[in-house]
Amino acid sequence: MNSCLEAEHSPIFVNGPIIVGAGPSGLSVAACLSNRGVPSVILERTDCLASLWQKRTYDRLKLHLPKHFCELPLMKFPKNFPRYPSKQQFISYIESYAARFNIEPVFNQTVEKAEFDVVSGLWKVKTQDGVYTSKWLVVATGENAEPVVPDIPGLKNFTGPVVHTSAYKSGSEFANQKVLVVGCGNSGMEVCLDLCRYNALPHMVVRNPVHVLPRDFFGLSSFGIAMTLLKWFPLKLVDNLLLLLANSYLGNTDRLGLRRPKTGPIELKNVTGKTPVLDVGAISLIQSGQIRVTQAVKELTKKGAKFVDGQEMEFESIILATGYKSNVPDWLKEYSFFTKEGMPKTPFPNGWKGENGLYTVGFTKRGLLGTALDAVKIAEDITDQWMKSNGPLSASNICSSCIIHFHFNKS
Ligand SMILES: Cc1cc2nc3c(=O)[nH]c(=O)nc-3n(C[C@H](O)[C@H](O)[C@H](O)COP(=O)(O)OP(=O)(O)OC[C@H]3O[C@@H](n4cnc5c(N)ncnc54)[C@H](O)[C@@H]3O)c2cc1C
Ligand SMILES: NC(=O)C1=CN([C@@H]2O[C@H](COP(=O)(O)OP(=O)(O)OC[C@H]3O[C@@H](n4cnc5c(N)ncnc54)[C@H](OP(=O)(O)O)[C@@H]3O)[C@@H](O)[C@H]2O)C=CC1
Ligand SMILES: O=C(O)C(=O)Cc1c[nH]c2ccccc12
Repeated sequence: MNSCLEAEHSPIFVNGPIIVGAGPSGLSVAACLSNRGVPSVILERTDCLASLWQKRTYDRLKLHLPKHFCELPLMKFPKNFPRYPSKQQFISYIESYAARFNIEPVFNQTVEKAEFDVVSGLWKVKTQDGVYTSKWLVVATGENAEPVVPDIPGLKNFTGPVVHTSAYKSGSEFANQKVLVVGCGNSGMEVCLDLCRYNALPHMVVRNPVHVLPRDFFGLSSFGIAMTLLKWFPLKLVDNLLLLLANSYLGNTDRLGLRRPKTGPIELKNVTGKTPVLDVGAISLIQSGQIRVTQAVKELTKKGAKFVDGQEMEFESIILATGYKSNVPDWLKEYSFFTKEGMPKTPFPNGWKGENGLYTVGFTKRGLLGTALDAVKIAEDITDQWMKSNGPLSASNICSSCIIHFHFNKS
């Protein structure tokens, strides 16, 4: 049944959870619910699945954790996929995943406001087309919902192109240019690597300490080594071992202008969400001088930048590899469960369940691995409640339990 939703003035009651976001997290929850016979509705602001991956990442991107750490619940990657699937392979997996579980999000529905109505005991979720209501609200809008565009002094003066990595596709657009790359996270490093492939001369701004690990050590993934060791050893010991291996493999990155934070790489990721760089070649290009490292920017000028160490250089373009942020505070009107930065106040592994039927998925600071863990817990919790009020319905007559015709993820 694919009846189209018609914009109605009266609220649209959903007899199942409303999931905001059709990224891997929202799809995982819908799939786990569908697998238990519980319908749901996904509201997605764009016109596609996994829009971060489809619309806001660069061409050469790959998963940088081995694929078995990035699988969504109930469906493995195809066996013929490489250890690190490409962006295109990941997207095809996502599309197969949605098809497998009959997930049909309602696209082009930006959730502008969601709040809990204590009188009715329902969540009221407003989009540009109407108001949806449900007993359950699943926040799946992601840790990386919006680009971070820092207010660098003089940014408006610069006369060349300024592009955030969410809009960067390939170095082909910057061939042979001298480019300032602001940010030395995984995006900054990978964009510099990409720019070198097009004979550009990237200068990467490094303003604070950063951890860099080789993505692989002698054929083994750093992340895989860490996860294996963590089964038997404490986090600080594992981090110290990772750093020993990294320094033996990459050399002392301090000498390259990349000081390391005092907290270990995995601990820093788990606590702050700051991901260590998993190097796939940028370090050797820094060592060879093809990628230059600069101090923090003091201000931008019409033709370039002044740095805190007094240096001044001209650039043809600027790439802002300055990260992303959550947008939950922009639309979710609840003030006890989320921080003002839009992350759950309750740390992992307990940040998936709030009050009054509120759930979050994909805010664990653990990437797709965390997404999968959250989705299973959320689906189990909602299913228990849903069955109590709907009874064990078979898939064939489930639609009779829905009060309105709409796209829903059939079980
Ligand atoms: C460049 C990059 C590479 C990454 N690589 C990896 C990796 O290799 N491994 C890994 O584990 N993680 C990686 N991540 C982390 C990434 O967050 C996860 O891979 C994954 O995308 C998280 O899925 P999600 O559904 O939680 O969030 P997203 O993928 O961000 O999806 C959120 C969805 O919600 C929608 N949305 C947002 N706001 C609204 C709204 N108000 N109304 C309606 N819809 C809305 C968005 O359009 C989007 O489709 C990477 C992140 C980035 C930015
Ligand atoms: N699968 C893959 O291969 C990839 C995965 N990713 C993932 O995507 C997510 C986002 O990564 P990324 O886009 O790199 O963002 P990050 O948040 O990891 O890094 C942002 C970088 O920008 C810097 N920055 C921010 N503002 C300024 C400023 N005003 N001046 C100078 N530097 C500034 C930060 O420095 P500071 O530390 O000082 O704040 C930091 O180095 C991460 O989880 C990452 O793991 C990204 C790329 C590739
Ligand atoms: O790349 C991301 O955004 C991720 O969240 C993947 C990830 C989760 N935990 C990590 C620890 C070290 C490096 C990457 C990750």
